[in-house]
Amino acid sequence: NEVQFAASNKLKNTNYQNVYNDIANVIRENDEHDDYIGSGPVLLRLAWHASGQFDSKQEIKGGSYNGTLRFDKELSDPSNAGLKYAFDLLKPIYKKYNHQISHGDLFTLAGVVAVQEMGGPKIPWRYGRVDGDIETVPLNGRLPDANQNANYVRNFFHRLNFLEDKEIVALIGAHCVGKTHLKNSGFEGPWGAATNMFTNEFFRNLLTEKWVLEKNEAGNQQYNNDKGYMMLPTDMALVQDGSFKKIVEEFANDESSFFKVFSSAFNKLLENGIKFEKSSPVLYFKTLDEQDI
Ligand code: HEM
Ligand SMILES: CC(=O)Cn1cnc2ccccc21
Repeated sequence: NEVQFAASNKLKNTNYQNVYNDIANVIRENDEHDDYIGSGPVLLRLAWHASGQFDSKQEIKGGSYNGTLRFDKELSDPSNAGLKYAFDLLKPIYKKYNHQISHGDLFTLAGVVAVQEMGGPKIPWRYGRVDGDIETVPLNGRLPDANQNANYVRNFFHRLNFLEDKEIVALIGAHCVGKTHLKNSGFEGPWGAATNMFTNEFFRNLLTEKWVLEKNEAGNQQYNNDKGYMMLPTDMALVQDGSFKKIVEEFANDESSFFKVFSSAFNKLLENGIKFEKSSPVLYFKTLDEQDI
């Protein structure tokens, strides 16, 4: 299938740490967002939604290359409700670099910054995505439905070329940060229990908390516990399926194993469908803390 060739870019490698730092500072400056959960989780979701509409079998393949989430046509997909806030956070940074960075590179880099600044693993990242025009916007409706079971989840990620269960389980482990919002997705919670620290807590909670399936105010079924935590049906699918559950147990017991698999799976998600030039360097970024900023 036709792949996109990543072009070389004007910014030199060193400058990308500056872009990283600018995004990290935006997260620090907007720490009051969503009752002080902060802006990390919603920027991580932006990067995932900018990449997760990839489908190699379609004429318009999607994926992060063309930066199409910048168009209202895609941003107005009901699956993307709430992400305009995240895009607006990045607009001043896009302007500052004055076309030296593409939207695809900016959206995916923002996901790397969010994970690392919330204490998650280092994510390798490459630049070179080039903005496509509105003709390259993929059809709405390619992102996953939360009201589904384990087979749906497995088939969904097979479309994104994630054929190993451990990659699938690791990626959904990003639900360790942030929360659901009734007005965005028809799911609500957690009340006060949401975190902005990237850990294996999501997997531990799946195994240790007592979950009760309840219909929420929007009429959707979700799992709630007595501490105000919640799980989506697709979250719970990870302990309802034998193979997924074994991996949940591994990640719950060994956070470094979760981090290792998440790092490579998230990089793969952000690069789906893109053939980078041999000369494209793989960049690793220091966190603000590591730079004593
Ligand atoms: C089966 C696959 C998935 C489904 C059905 C799903 C569904 C959802 C839903 C319904 C929400 C709530 C959105 C809102 O109401 O604001 C959400 C939030 C979130 N998702 Fe997922 N998701 C999936 C996979 C992923 C993946 C692969 C990632 C990243 C690698 C991710 C990262 C996030 C984050 C960080 C949030 C919190 C956003 C916030 O706090 O504003 N999700 N997801
Ligand atoms: C604490 C809590 O409810 C974590 N959590 C559980 N499922 C989630 C889905 C999206 C965002 C956060 C999610």
